[in-house]
Amino acid sequence: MSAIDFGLSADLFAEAFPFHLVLNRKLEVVQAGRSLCRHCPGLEIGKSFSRAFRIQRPEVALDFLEICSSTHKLFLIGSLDVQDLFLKGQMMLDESSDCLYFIGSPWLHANTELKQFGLKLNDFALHDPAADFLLLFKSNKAALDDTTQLATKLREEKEWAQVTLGSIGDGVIATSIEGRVTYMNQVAEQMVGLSQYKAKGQLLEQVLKLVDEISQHSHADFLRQALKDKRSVAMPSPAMLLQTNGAPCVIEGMLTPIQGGQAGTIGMVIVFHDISDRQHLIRQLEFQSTHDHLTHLPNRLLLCDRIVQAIAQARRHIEQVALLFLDLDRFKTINDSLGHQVGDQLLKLVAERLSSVIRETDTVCRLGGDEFVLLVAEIEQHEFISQVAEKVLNVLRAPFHVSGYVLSISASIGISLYPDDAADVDVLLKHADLAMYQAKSRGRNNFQFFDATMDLRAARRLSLESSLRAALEREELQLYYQPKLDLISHRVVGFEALIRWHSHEHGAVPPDRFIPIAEETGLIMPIGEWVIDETCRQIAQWRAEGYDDMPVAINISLIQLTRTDLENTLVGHLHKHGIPSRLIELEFTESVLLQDFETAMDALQSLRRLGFTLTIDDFGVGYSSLNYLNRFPINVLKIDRSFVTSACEDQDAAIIVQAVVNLSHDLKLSVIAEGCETVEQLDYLKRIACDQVQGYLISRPMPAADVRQFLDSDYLYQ
Ligand SMILES: Nc1nc2c(ncn2[C@@H]2O[C@H](COP(=O)(O)O[C@H]3[C@@H](O)[C@H](n4cnc5c(=O)[nH]c(N)nc54)O[C@@H]3COP(=O)(O)O)[C@@H](O)[C@H]2O)c(=O)[nH]1
Repeated sequence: MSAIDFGLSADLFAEAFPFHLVLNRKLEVVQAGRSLCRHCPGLEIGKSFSRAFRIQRPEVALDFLEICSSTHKLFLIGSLDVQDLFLKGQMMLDESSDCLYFIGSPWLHANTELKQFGLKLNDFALHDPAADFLLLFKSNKAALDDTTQLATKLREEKEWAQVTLGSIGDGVIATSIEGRVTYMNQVAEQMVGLSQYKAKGQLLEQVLKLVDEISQHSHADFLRQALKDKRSVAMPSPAMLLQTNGAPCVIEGMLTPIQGGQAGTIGMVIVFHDISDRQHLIRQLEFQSTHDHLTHLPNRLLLCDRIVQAIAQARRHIEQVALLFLDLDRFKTINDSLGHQVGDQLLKLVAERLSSVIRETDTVCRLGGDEFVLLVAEIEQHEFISQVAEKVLNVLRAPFHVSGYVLSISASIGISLYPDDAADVDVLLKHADLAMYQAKSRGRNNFQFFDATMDLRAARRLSLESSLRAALEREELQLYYQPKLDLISHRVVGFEALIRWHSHEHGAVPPDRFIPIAEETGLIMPIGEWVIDETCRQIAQWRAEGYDDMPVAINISLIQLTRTDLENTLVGHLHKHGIPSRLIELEFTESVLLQDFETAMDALQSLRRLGFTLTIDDFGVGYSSLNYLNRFPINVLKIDRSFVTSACEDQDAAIIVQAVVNLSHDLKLSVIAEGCETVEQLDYLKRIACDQVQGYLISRPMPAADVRQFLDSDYLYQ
């Protein structure tokens, strides 16, 4: 008994603590106070402690080491034999005997209870004031330590919670079970615009004023229900928080019940944060992905969505839906000649005008480039669609003022209808697009309704396009040559190279059909270059074979002139085949030159400097403008076939042809007439002093092999 050294002898110890117990490692009772032995019959020396007692407090397992770790705690031990007899005291380890000492006394509330347990005062400690004090002091100190530790722990936990709640970015509000605010952190104070002091005791819905972001309906019912349900629930999303002293913000958050042990749910904690920025960003991204960045009109994605909705509604109400596919006429010319900025400004103004003619229920969308689509829904009468199309053409008629320029523009519109033309969004769009092409080919600035024959044409066209892509590689292209006859010498003075396509799939396809497709798809660039190369090669071959030098004319498309480095391409092929530039004539139609005047002018000037002969082809159709004749650096004017054909039948046409020849001569231009098929035409052309002639009368276009024979026959037409 050395570690528990109270300075008492063993006898005196037994006398001093009549309720003590000594337990070995196995928790067997090795010694017990005499009063304890007397009052607890189940207690036997050498038997297990658990046969007679159970430890009420602290909550420790019946394990020697675990009890050892709680020796600083106040122990409450209940007797299994005597009901309501509890001993309070402390467990102490005596290291020398490796035993646990329980030093305690019965837990009584009043002296009267002594009798009930058959106890007498002298059952208690020897009235040694020092030992009593020591015991009292020790056990009280242990209890005090316990309480202090608990209080410190609680204070620390509270502080930790305060600091944590104060420093997190989320707003936190706690409520009682009745839904009255009991706590708010600083973030919550700022977000709701109320101090914790003012908010405490108020109902949650009075402090956290939540409304639906779109309908602005109050979410108070939701909050009340959440409190009632006592389960974790997310706030309706996105909810808008109305602040007492600031702009509303959009929040998201959770409501979670606070569990109070046996007491069950004692309140709710609401954690929320501001997602206004995120929401704003989401909206922005949403807008960007569904709208055109330049005009801010809906884009194809949103349009398709709206078409689906419009069709669904039309199906319910037995109405029609119309798609007006609109393409600006010659927008590219403005864009290329005045620059993209002017083009962009113009598109914005067009967007504004288009938006001004539609109803609120309709949609104007920009598909990209100069293509717009108008979705007109809820149509009961067919005439209404034509009226809208007319309105659109009209609204674009007034000139646009952009960056100091006054620009006139028109549009071609194709119209498809649900349910007549299709019930599917893509097909409806495709049909409107086809109809738009029809409008373009009918002279622009008009509208056309889709009809089924257009679809067939489109399919054929698509098939031609894919075959054309392979034509060069498969060597399906060939040049034919049509002679040009000089009307003074009556000799062939040159040829025009005309392309021919013998398609594997489609047979002989005339250039009128495939050149426009090649121009639209850009295939004209490789095809045009092939024409240049093949012409140069052929000229070189004829020269090598000893024929007189014969200039050959090549037809040049707009894209070749404006989008390729035509000069260098030509010069490169001249070098490759070793022929001079004077043997190449270049033919441009009026439309090619006028669509992009400045670029065309620059290109023509450098081509002229390089020594090429430049011809205006098909003069008389299209613009028929004499104004530019003296401005372009051209050498030859070719009168269109239609004038030649009608000159002999129509007096007016004859006068015009005569005037054109005279004017050209005044301007020092040579004149050639194409499409001469009859002797009358030829005589007439000679009479009016036309310089050269080309046409079936002289010869149809022929392959290179036939040209030799033609030249060998020393053709001379009198
Ligand atoms: N960019 C390119 N365009 C080309 C090229 N090759 C031809 N074309 C253009 O295609 C159009 C049609 O050409 P084509 O079918 O060859 O018709 C030409 C002649 O065959 C035809 N012609 C000639 N004489 C007569 C005639 O007496 N009667 C009659 N009915 N037709 C006749 O006229 C066309 C000549 O066209 P052009 O001199 O160019 O105006 C046509 O627009 C070609 O330009 C090419 O390589 N590149």
